Amino acid sequence: MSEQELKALRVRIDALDTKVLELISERARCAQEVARVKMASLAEGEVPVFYRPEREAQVLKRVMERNQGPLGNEEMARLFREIMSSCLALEQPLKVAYLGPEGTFTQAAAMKHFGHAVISKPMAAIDEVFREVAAGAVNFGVVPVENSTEGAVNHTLDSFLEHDMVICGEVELRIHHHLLVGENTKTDSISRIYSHAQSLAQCRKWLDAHYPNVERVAVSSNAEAAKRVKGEWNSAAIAGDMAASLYGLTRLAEKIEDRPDNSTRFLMIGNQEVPPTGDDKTSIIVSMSNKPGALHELLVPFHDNGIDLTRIETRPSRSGKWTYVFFIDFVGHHRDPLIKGVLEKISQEAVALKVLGSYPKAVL
Ligand SMILES: C=C(O[C@@H]1C=C(C(=O)O)C=C[C@H]1O)C(=O)O
Repeated sequence: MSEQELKALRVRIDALDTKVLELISERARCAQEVARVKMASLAEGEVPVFYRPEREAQVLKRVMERNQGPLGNEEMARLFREIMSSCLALEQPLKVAYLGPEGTFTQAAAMKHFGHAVISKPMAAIDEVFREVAAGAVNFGVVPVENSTEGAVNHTLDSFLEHDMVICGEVELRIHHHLLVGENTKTDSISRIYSHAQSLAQCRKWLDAHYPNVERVAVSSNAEAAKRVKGEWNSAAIAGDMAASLYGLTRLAEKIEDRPDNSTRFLMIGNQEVPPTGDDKTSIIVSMSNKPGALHELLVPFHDNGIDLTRIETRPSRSGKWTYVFFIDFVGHHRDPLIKGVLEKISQEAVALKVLGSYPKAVL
């Protein structure tokens, strides 16, 4: 390509950037107007709701439907995710608590869902994320709920039994683990590998094959593992990209998770009910009396109405020995007439039924 051609193309890109800039600014002014309208239409004593997850899901879906390339749908939606995040911050900067410390996959999930224009607050434990939301110190919390290799995150499920919380969104993240070392690490003398217990479990076969005799040390998070390695010469950590760049570690081996599709699902928790988008999921907790056929009775209404169950999990109820609660996720919104009917039917048979929330299916 000649210098001349290159120059002409750069002139075109500059002109396009000017247009993109103007359009983004116009969009941001529109969002400010939306905020003004939301404030003006408040009834007395009503609190304004700036963040509208159902609307954001629609915006992203529309972008993906209309996108004609060459950028892929996910890439394009990611860009719009950030534009929306900045527009919303003009209306109200969201405060989001997540399972920390900085550099965890939960932080990456929070950024994927809310974008980067939020004030984020790392918490030391899942229960603390719930408490921070309950206390009103933040607008939303982000917690892991299940991993495709290792199953349920029990701390999260149990926290739902103790707190009244509304689920207002979900996000899925592909989890890639790397073996990380610091600049002082002697790579042929590694005698200890730090990581979170879940991550060690997700890389069990790889570790058995490559480091069978090395001590595996479970610590409170992958980010904590990365932090420890920084100051030691004989240890390595298993953690993801965010922790690697945060602590300046290098990858001795990449993508060492046993299953290539290893993914974790995270939930956004808050106090705000989300209206239907037409493509939603609902999470409920149900306890049944301890009698034969109770689980069958619980599932029949879903089957009879052709409702797609996406997940069922059992946990001890904590209110009696050998009694259980069921966590159930299914497709649909609790305001849909069909779902309403099913929930009424279940509540006739159940000891207790709690709707944890209906929320848009993950778009990204
Ligand atoms: C602009 C609005 O407020 C927020 C910002 C949005 C956006 O930038 O598109 C979408 C939903 C809300 O979270 C709105 O409610 O439409």
